[in-house]
Amino acid sequence: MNHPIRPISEAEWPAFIAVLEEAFAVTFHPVEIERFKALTPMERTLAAFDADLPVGVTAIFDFDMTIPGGTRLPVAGVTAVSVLPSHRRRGILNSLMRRQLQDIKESGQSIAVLYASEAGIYGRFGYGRAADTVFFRIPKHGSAFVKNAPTDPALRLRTAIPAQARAEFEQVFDAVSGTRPGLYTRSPDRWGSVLADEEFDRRDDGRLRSILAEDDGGVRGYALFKIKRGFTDHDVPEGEVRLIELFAVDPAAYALLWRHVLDRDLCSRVYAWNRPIDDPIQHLIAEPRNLNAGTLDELWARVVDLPAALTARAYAAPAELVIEVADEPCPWNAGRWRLVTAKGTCERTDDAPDLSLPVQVLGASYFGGRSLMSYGAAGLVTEHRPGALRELSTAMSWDPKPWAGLVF
Ligand SMILES: CC(=O)SCCNC(=O)CCNC(=O)[C@H](O)C(C)(C)COP(=O)(O)OP(=O)(O)OC[C@H]1O[C@@H](n2cnc3c(N)ncnc32)[C@H](O)[C@@H]1OP(=O)(O)O
Repeated sequence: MNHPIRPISEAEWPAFIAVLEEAFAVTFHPVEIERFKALTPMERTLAAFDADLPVGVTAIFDFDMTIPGGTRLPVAGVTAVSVLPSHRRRGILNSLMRRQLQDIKESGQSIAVLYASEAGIYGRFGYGRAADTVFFRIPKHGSAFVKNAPTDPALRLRTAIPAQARAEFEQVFDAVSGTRPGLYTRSPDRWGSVLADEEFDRRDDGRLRSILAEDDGGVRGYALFKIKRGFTDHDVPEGEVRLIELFAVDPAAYALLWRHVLDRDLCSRVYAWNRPIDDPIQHLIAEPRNLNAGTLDELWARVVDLPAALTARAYAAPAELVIEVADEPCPWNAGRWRLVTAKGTCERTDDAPDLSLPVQVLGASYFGGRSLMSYGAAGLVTEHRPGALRELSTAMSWDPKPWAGLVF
């Protein structure tokens, strides 16, 4: 059955939301729907129609996302992918994804990123697992820092109502967001959504709270968190600090903010559910097993315009080689490309390849967080010239590791 695809009109927004609510089995609060609308350019939506009814939808958030080297690249943040349960497994997602990749290419964005509801969905459309998120469950009793953890007597803490400290959060976030691939420029609407604290946002974790680290010169970091209150049968406090985000411009402010959330009165642990894989807290906790860490995939990335993407980022070491790329959904990327990082060029060639790889692997390693050598060991990259795999793997690696810190 044919399901024509086009962007929705504003009048079709309720029908668009209805597909999401059904597919995700959620009921949004009207304020949430308005917030989402403010973040979603109508012309960046797509819906597949059954007669007049949207039965499959998706949208794009436009992000300026930091890539290796610090450039903030305009990327397409794919979101709201939903197909009505009555219409699932008839190829509607497939049609939406292919059309969306065309649109992204035409809009001039060379990279698409997304946060997957299920990790098995997007590989077939050329996305690769590009970044990880780590969760920590740190008990207060096991959270002592190493003896040489940084301190600065000039620093002090200040409790603030989050909405009232927004300008200071923005100052810190703007200072750090260019330093880690995956972080992005936050629009005013995105800040509104991060700091959302209506009654229905509080659910059972209480209201949004914040603490700032500052000195006489101004703010140097902040933490946003909630506190899930709790007591044992014997009235021993066992509240949980649920850390939402913690950013600091220097190590001493970072350590002080962590110390604060770990020591919070009436709490027995911190649950930090969304942290970067190389989070420095791992080196500050003297008994690192108490981090109780676990990892999940975070950003998935898709190279949409290969030469534009590969020449936009910086490389950790020089590389000069011909890569042969397989890319069925985006045939304009398929074939052989000569990448010369020293010249910043990536051009089509008929020369023999040094490496053959699928586009998913390029997406996975684009932000510098995934080892090409490891894909080689898995048999998913083929090396034709000895040394070529290590050369490109080293060049594409990056520190710090990628992380967006955002579920979108
Ligand atoms: C970035 C984001 O927004 S993530 C959110 C994704 N959405 C959800 O999880 C909401 C609930 N799920 C849904 O709405 C739908 O089931 C979707 C969107 C995941 C799939 O839509 P459908 O129209 O059923 O998918 P479609 O029929 O086009 O399938 C295309 C391919 O994806 C595969 N596929 C579909 N859903 C899944 C899944 N959940 N896991 C793994 N593979 C899947 C199909 O088997 C098919 O594979 P093939 O190409 O090898 O034959």
